[in-house]
Amino acid sequence: MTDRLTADLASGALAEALADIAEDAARVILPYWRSGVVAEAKADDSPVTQADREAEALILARLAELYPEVQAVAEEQVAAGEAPTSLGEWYWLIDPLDGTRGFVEGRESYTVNIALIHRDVPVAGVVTAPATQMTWRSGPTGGGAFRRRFGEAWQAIQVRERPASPIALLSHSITDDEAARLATRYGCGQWQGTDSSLKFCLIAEGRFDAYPRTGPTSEWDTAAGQAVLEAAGGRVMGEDGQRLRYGKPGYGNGPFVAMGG
Ligand SMILES: Nc1ncnc2c1ncn2[C@@H]1O[C@H](COP(=O)(O)O)[C@@H](OP(=O)(O)O)[C@H]1O
Ligand SMILES: [Mg+2]
Repeated sequence: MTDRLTADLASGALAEALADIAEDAARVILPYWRSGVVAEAKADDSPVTQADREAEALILARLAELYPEVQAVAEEQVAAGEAPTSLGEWYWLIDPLDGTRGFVEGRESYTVNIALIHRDVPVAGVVTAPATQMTWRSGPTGGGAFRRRFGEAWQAIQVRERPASPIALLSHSITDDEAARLATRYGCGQWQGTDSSLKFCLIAEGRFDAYPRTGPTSEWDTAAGQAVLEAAGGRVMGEDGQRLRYGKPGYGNGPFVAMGG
């Protein structure tokens, strides 16, 4: 049943199809950005908008058309109590709009995220930034990672070798004191605050070196970014120093660090 899925995964055709879907979701989101879009508070007090919901509906419908045998776990569906009760070996993890807070405040760093999980590993992923019209994706198995501006050709990307003065990326959700402490712990003398899974992509394309996170995230916040970063030569490790794994209770991540070269 999954022959076509595994062939498309190995050739990179699957990640290319995910990129087209994520860019179409971006086209649904963009008219809401800087338009005075209204955010509602979810049960966990995080914001959600009509843009999140419409983008997620588009992604779920398109994935179901392409690979009907694969189940999907998506942020807003889970928030509405509609998560699948049991998962197969393969499933999608979807965050239709990561960095909703920044999106509502009119910042550029919000993303669309689609990942394919096999057992407990993200094996393919796509992250799209609608505001800057950029997409990052994993390649064929063992074949690197790529980036494109909407409508342009794919370019290969890779992490940079750790420079003499590494720079960390950190969530805006922590205090400056906490950020400085975290950056120092990972050997970074400088740091920059950035929303969303864009942090993984900026490390994957060799512009930054580390993204440590101690606060909670959900698995759909990290899966696509991890797939892109690992394909570009980077790593994402949990507190035990091992590769960050998926399918944990409540789809919750503990502390992790994403690293470049
Ligand atoms: N208490 C919490 N539990 C789970 N995830 C949380 C959380 N607080 C923040 N997050 C996640 O962190 C993401 C934002 O990350 P960052 O701070 O790096 O921009 C949010 O994504 P959404 O915007 O999709 O809700 C949210 O899912
Ligand atoms: Mg998110």
